[in-house]
Amino acid sequence: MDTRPFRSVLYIPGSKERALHKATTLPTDAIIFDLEDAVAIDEKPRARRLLADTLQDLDYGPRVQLVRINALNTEWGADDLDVISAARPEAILLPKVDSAAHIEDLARRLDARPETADTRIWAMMESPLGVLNALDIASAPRMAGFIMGTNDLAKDMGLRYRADRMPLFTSLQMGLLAAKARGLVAVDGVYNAFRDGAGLRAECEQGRDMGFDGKTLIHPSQLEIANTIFAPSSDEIDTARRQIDAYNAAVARGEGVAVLDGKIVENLHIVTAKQILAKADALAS
Ligand SMILES: CC(C)(COP(=O)(O)OP(=O)(O)OC[C@H]1O[C@@H](n2cnc3c(N)ncnc32)[C@H](O)[C@@H]1OP(=O)(O)O)[C@@H](O)C(=O)NCCC(=O)NCCSC(=O)C[C@H](O)C(=O)O
Ligand SMILES: [Mg+2]
Repeated sequence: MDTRPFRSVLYIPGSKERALHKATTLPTDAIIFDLEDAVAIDEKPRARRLLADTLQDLDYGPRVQLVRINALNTEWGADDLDVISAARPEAILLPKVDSAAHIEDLARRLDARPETADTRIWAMMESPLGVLNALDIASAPRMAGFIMGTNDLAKDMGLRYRADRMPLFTSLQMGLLAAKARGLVAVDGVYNAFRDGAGLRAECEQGRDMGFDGKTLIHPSQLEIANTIFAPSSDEIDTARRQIDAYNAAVARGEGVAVLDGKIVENLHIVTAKQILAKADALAS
């Protein structure tokens, strides 16, 4: 699994030059350079050219870079891949993935080009069939992560948006289970009301509790909330340190279980505690 942080994953329309520049200074862990739904049909050829040039010219530092091309069964997908390949993309995010065959097709095309020898694949989990095939998709070649596409899921399932996201829960969990089973990164869907900080905060808390690694975002104003909520809190860091101390003391006494704050601490809790501290250290540096 990729151990870099994915707390915040910001979509940027590939057609918006100013936003593409702005992102070189934004505190986002990862960027999705979008050629799909954020780009109008008439703009698609210009956007893919602009994006290919931008990726070669600008320095996005440590931010993970994903390029969302159009699906390969659309009139734009193959051209997107041709033009973007020249920029040696770190990862291609494929939308509307229904089955592992979609990933295998993309992997074959990447295999055929020396520039994309190391390019990883991410999949949008955003159709009922895709969610039902999540484990096969997660097991396909070059796979590195899932992004939940909650808008397309809502459309295809005919569900209504609710603040508790109950109608989306099965899909979110199926995506998460498949990603975690195969050691992939799992990133939650977008919160459309980008000026509603309280709503975003609640949805980030929910996604964090479920086990998502981060949240996809559509506006820079959403970054701070996601970065805060998907980072280990000071309470979590303190508890992790004390768990490790308590467990080490128990082991030194010849015991396999410690008790801290009235709760048991076993070796599996130490795995989680160490992951929390490693993530905190990575973010601090
Ligand atoms: C939502 C927006 C259209 C709002 O745009 P705008 O009104 O221009 O915002 P602001 O004036 O507040 O912008 C302030 C400055 O921030 C920059 N900016 C805005 N958005 C971004 C961004 N995403 N990344 C980087 N920089 C951004 C502006 O350029 C301004 O900069 P400056 O002038 O220098 O101060 C707009 O935010 C937007 O287009 N967002 C992205 C929308 C998008 O990508 N949608 C597609 C992804 S969501 C999706 O597809 C879901 C999925 O597939 C599913 O099915 O669920
Ligand atoms: Mg979508």
